[in-house]
Amino acid sequence: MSFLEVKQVAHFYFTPSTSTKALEDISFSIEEGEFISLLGPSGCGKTTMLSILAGLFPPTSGSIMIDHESPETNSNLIGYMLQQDYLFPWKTIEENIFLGLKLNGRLNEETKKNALLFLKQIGLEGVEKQFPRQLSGGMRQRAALARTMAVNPKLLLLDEPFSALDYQTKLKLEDLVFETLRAYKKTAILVTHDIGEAISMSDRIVLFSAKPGRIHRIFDVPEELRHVTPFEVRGKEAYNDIFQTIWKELESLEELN
Ligand SMILES: Nc1ncnc2c1ncn2[C@@H]1O[C@H](COP(=O)(O)OP(=O)(O)OP(=O)(O)O)[C@@H](O)[C@H]1O
Repeated sequence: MSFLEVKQVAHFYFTPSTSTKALEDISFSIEEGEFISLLGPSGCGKTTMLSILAGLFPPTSGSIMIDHESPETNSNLIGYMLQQDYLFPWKTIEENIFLGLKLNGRLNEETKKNALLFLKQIGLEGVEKQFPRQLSGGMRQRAALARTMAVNPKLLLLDEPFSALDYQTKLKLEDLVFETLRAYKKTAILVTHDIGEAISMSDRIVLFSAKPGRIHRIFDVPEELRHVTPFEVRGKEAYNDIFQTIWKELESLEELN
């Protein structure tokens, strides 16, 4: 059995007068340590899929197992990075980073020391006592990464975490997240609209089509692109080839949408 298994998932949203089929017949699996991206036209169900994986609600039908458990009972093993950093403005960076550990009842001298060490490793030494408003957007997202990593999650769900950043900061942060998750052998699922980001960070890319959201195709990112940083990967010929292929397929799916 794989680390994460999604089997024949379908999901409907119901209102008193309508029903929307958001997902249909979704099956895929992820091995421990793999990085997967979900890509597709607007409305193809990426957010719905991520919410189900996060255990926010169960799918209408089908099953999901994460490390042999269902997401609803496994939620403290899941970490998040979202488009907004959701740092509490009235708490210092250090207090924000310790918060998840505190809520999990795991805040102690050792976990604090590790969290502060990680903060140092990602270039945020010296900001521990500052408040989020005193940091740039990129620094805040790095702090959000530190908060996520502090609880040592088994699975990371990344919902467009770089989309609000300027281009240069985005590439630097992609590099940092990529290196961090690889070093700590974390399993991750990234939802993105950015083909380049998906190629440069992932082992595989799941391309969805819309109405209802289905898996259109799963791309293996070529081996030669997997062991270089997201910044370096953009200079490779194989990057351009797979970018063009996915671009064309996504364009045709958007036309159908
Ligand atoms: N709470 C809801 N109630 C009713 N329909 C919903 C709800 N949430 C999403 N949908 C519908 O389900 C489908 C999938 O939506 P979802 O937000 O998961 O797609 P997405 O791929 O994340 O979209 P985007 O890329 O635009 O953020 C869409 O048709 C959407 O309108």
